[in-house]
Amino acid sequence: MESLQRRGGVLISPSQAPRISEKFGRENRFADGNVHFGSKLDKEKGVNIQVVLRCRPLNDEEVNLRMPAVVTCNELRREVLAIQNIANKQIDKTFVFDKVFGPNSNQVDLFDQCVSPIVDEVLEGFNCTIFAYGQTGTGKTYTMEGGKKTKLFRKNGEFPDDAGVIPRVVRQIFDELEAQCVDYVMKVTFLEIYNEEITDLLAQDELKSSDYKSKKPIALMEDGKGGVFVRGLEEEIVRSPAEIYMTLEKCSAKRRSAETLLNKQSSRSHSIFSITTHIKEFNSAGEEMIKIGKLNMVDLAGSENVSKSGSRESKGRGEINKSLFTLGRVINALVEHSGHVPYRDSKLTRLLRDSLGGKTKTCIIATISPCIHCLEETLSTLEYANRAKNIKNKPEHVVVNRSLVPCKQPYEIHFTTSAEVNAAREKNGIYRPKDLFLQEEAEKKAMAERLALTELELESKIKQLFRLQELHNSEQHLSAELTEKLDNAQITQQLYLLHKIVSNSMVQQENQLKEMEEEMQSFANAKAMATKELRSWVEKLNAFYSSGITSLDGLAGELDQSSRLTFGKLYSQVLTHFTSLEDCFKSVALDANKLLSELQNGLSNQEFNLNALARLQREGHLRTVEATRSISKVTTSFFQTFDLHVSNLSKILEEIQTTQYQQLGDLERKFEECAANEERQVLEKVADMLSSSNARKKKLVQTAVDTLRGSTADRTSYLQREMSIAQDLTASVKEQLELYKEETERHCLDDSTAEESERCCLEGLKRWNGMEVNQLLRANLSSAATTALEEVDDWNKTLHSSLDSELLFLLSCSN
Ligand SMILES: Nc1ncnc2c1ncn2[C@@H]1O[C@H](COP(=O)(O)OP(=O)(O)OP(=O)(O)O)[C@@H](O)[C@H]1O
Repeated sequence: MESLQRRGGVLISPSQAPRISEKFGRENRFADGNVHFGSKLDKEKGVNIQVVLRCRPLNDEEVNLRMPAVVTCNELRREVLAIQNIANKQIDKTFVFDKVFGPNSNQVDLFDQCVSPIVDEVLEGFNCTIFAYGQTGTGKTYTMEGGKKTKLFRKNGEFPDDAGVIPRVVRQIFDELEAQCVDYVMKVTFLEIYNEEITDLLAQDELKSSDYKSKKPIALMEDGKGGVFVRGLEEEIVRSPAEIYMTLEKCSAKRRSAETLLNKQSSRSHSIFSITTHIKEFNSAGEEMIKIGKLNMVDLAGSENVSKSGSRESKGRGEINKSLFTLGRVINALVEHSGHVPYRDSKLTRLLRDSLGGKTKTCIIATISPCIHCLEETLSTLEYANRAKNIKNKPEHVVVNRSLVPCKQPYEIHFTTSAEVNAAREKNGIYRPKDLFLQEEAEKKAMAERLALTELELESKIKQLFRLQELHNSEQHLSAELTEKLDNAQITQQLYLLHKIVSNSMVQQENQLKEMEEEMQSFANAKAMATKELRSWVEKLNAFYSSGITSLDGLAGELDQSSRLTFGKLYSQVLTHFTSLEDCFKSVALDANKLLSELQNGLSNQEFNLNALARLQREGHLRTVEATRSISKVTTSFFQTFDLHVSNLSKILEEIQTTQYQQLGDLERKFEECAANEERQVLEKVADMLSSSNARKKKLVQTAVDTLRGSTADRTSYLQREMSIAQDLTASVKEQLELYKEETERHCLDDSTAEESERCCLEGLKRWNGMEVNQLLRANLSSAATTALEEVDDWNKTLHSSLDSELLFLLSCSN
């Protein structure tokens, strides 16, 4: 049954976990293609340190001052060209590196191309180191940590574009581990070397100027395997990128306050940020293994602090760059293969010994400025980096770790029986449970610290012993002198007493000395015991490591053998393929030749045809040219004649126009004269006609008036007659009406009287009706009279109007 591993709620089987055996034979990450450090052969030959060059852009000040750039980067050819002017002669120097990043390169490109593959190596169990080397202000910190935006960055996941190597490494490690769903522990350390003193930037100590200055410097201790460790250096276990960012921020703040408090210059300090990963995985037998990888990210002090010659800088600047200086010497010694490499001469080179000529995979990022005023330092950096290219390391996939370390209480390891048996048989390491492994590590550290303390105490006791020994010697000397004097001068009893006292004191001191010696002995015993314990532990560790290494060697041998076999098979297959390919190529070549000759024949036919066609075309073309020429001649003469005719026509037109203008003037004058004559004659005739017409009209009017007058008189007399008749009629009607009225009144009176009498009889009843009738009658009479009068009036009016119209007509006729 496959054992399952639970992590963050996800169950995965061992088969899903990456296997170490699959990771061998990885290719080198850079384009030079000379590194395959997984193989045994490469392990023996070693691989070159990778050297990358980065040139920053000109800064604002340099641009404002119009300082010229004297460095050109060709990223494609991986070349850097520095232009130097010596005694008015331009001397160009070209350097080639594994990668070149020009002023326009960005952080992502650098990370993706150089750093990301290193992170993959770390996760596969390699130790790797990235150095940033260069003059102050050329972008070491910018490259390693990031620019201004990164400093303001708050752990919200997304990076600003100027984020440097460290935050991107952290994110990649976490992303990859999460994606692989493996159990892992990640630890970080952060230290600073300033003036050959180490400061633990992760330590929780209060930063007070007084304490800080009096603080014991952190010591470097040998680990017994040729390596060193920093005593008491704090390791922080981190579980998320956010935790690391917080840690980094804390460390930066601490560095800044130390700078202020102790008047430090950050450009003169080296910082080393290390990430160690412990990843649990399974081997082919399904057993748990631990892969340990480490990545050191080193931001070095400004390189200008070491003079170009490699000599120590002036005394005034102190020992501050001993580390940088020694780094240069170490590089030189490694490049020149000199017997002695002075790693031990500085803290930095002691700490990073493994990164230079050791088992670590190393990359140096050299930073330069393109500006002319930095040229000297730029050339120095380029030469330094160029030299470093030749250093070879022998990277090892160090931990295929199955710890068979015998552990005492309290670090118990619970082996499974089969695992123990297998481990003993295969000798390929043991499994240590993660928490026990970490506990063990802590214990180892504590023990080393105890040992270091004991060593220090022992040292002070030895010094004390020496002092006592000296005292003892001087007193013995004194006593001898006194004895001599006693013998020689027969001195008094007092002197004898004195001698006795001195002797007593000597005895006392001897006793003290003995006590001290005993104490020392016990210390020495304790040390011996501790040393013995450590030694046995180390021996066992060595045994297990060497067994691991032997098994690795075996594995490598097997791999070698299998690769040889595969190679043999491949070779024979390739040979077979090669022969068949050769035959195939021959037949293809024959076919091709045949085809070629056919093609050539076809082509020569085509050429002949084309030539004939070309000749015909040329002749036709000449004929067309001749025809065109004659047409052009005819056309030219036609246009010349046409021009002549046109000018003649223009002249004729002008003459016609002049003649016409003259004729028109004459015609106008004649017309005016004729019109004037005619006007005069017409006026005379009109006057005659008018006078005769007037006479005629007068005569006519006179006649008409006379006639009218006659008829009017007739009519007037007729009218007068008629009017008198009407007046007479009216008068008679009036008379009749008066009569009728009188008669009616009389009748009324009579009727009134009769009514009066009847009224008396009818008592007023009818009286009312009688009156009404009377009134009605009277109204009838008066309306009849009014109508008659109105008729008369109308008739009179009609008569008058007809008379008026007659008169008017007559008058108009007479006019
Ligand atoms: N490649 C780059 N692109 C843009 N700006 C850069 C680049 N490199 C450096 N700078 C800028 O140049 C300035 C100096 O850079 P930085 O502080 O990283 O130099 P340094 O080499 O670390 O100096 P020191 O040795 O004093 O620590 C900073 O303002 C930084 O933002």
